Amino acid sequence: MPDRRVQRTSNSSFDPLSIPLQPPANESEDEKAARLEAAREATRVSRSIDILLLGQSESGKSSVLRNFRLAFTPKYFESERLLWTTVIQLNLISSIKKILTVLQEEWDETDSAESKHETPLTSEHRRLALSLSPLLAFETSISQLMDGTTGHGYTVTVRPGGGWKDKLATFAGRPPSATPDPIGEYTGTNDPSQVTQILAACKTEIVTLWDDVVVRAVLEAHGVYLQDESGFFLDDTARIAGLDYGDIMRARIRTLGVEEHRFVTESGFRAGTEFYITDVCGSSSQRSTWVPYFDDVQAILFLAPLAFWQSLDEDSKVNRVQDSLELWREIVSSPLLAKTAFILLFNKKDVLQAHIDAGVMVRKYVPSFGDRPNDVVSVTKYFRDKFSAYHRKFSPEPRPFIFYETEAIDTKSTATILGEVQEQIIRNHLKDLDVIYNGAR
Ligand SMILES: Nc1nc2c(ncn2[C@@H]2O[C@H](COP(=O)(O)OP(=O)(O)OP(=O)(O)O)[C@@H](O)[C@H]2O)c(=O)[nH]1
Ligand SMILES: [Mg+2]
Repeated sequence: MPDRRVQRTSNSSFDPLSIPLQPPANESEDEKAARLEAAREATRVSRSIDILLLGQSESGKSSVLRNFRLAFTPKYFESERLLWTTVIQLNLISSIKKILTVLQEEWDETDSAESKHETPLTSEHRRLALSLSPLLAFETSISQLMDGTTGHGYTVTVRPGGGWKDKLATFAGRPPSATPDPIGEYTGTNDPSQVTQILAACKTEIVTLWDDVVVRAVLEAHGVYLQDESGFFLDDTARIAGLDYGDIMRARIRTLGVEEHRFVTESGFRAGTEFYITDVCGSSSQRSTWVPYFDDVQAILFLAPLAFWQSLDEDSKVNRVQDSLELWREIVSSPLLAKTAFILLFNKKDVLQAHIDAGVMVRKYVPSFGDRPNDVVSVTKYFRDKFSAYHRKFSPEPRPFIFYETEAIDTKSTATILGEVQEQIIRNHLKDLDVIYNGAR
């Protein structure tokens, strides 16, 4: 079977039902009846779609899901807007927390009796840091509310099951000391929350701190590059109260455990289609929890950003692309998934482009890349060939290799992928029934 190295545009008018069901020449009456029955069955199958999102942590799984929801259940998405505003505010506060922590480390180094370290920080920086410290209390209390802990490092984390949304919604408008109602309802009012108020009150200090060249130099000296991290909103402080959907796509909330989502498309792509989408936590330590979800899943969307310059958060010795490739090998070779359609997404193509444009050299991180041209096309081809080779070699049965370069934060980029998922599900289904006529590619 030939590789399908397609890169379709999001406005494709492709109809997945049309391809495999073209009548063959000289079709008999029986064959025609079987074909029409298969078409009805395929339509039914394609109306209920079961997708599993896989990939390492931060690959963009939850973002793809968020994007689907914006595109296909816009009313639901709108009802959650306030909630996402709070997540973004938390992301912003987490970045501030990180800066304050680095500044404190710098002062600790300087203040220790035997230290010869001289800091460029001044008493004005101390005053600024002090004035922002009340924000940290909010971060701690919201994190506690959402996952019952005091946070995981600097990343907002949620417990499995999606209950965090109710909790966070309950929090909006209440002081952090109030006892949270675990099954509180989302009121959806426009009342500015406590967090919004305190952020508005601290706006000038936040902007001053982040724009300060000395602070930036200290962060750099400590190896902290906040701009490159997920959930970076420090450049947006001034308009944090007026967020749009693009901002919501950039919000970062780490998934903990497995979340199952069911929704019926409200509009757009085949309204009325029922989706079951399972979103998992991508951290290495959590991957064994994926296996029970392999049963009966129709399609896997596997996300693999080509972040060749980065290592895993959980293990700084492991290159991110290498990790994705190994994970891909394990997943495609699973006998439990022999009949499942696979779609590989080289997500975060904007981030890859930005790094290549900035002159980051692939061969420095991946020596086998050698002297190939250091441009996006060559880099993508190089890694695509590797994923494709593993796919060919380790799949228990031959199946098409389908891959897309995606940008999950682009609010318009999902319809094509769902179209592809639907097509593959129908193909697999018809293959089982042995009635594909002219559709083989
Ligand atoms: N620039 C850019 N950012 C992206 C893209 N896709 C996702 N992100 C951001 O990357 C961060 C991580 O994305 P998530 O969707 O939370 O990643 P995940 O795979 O669900 O991660 P875990 O839940 O930890 O397994 C978020 O801040 C997203 O907004 C993309 O295509 N481009
Ligand atoms: Mg996630």
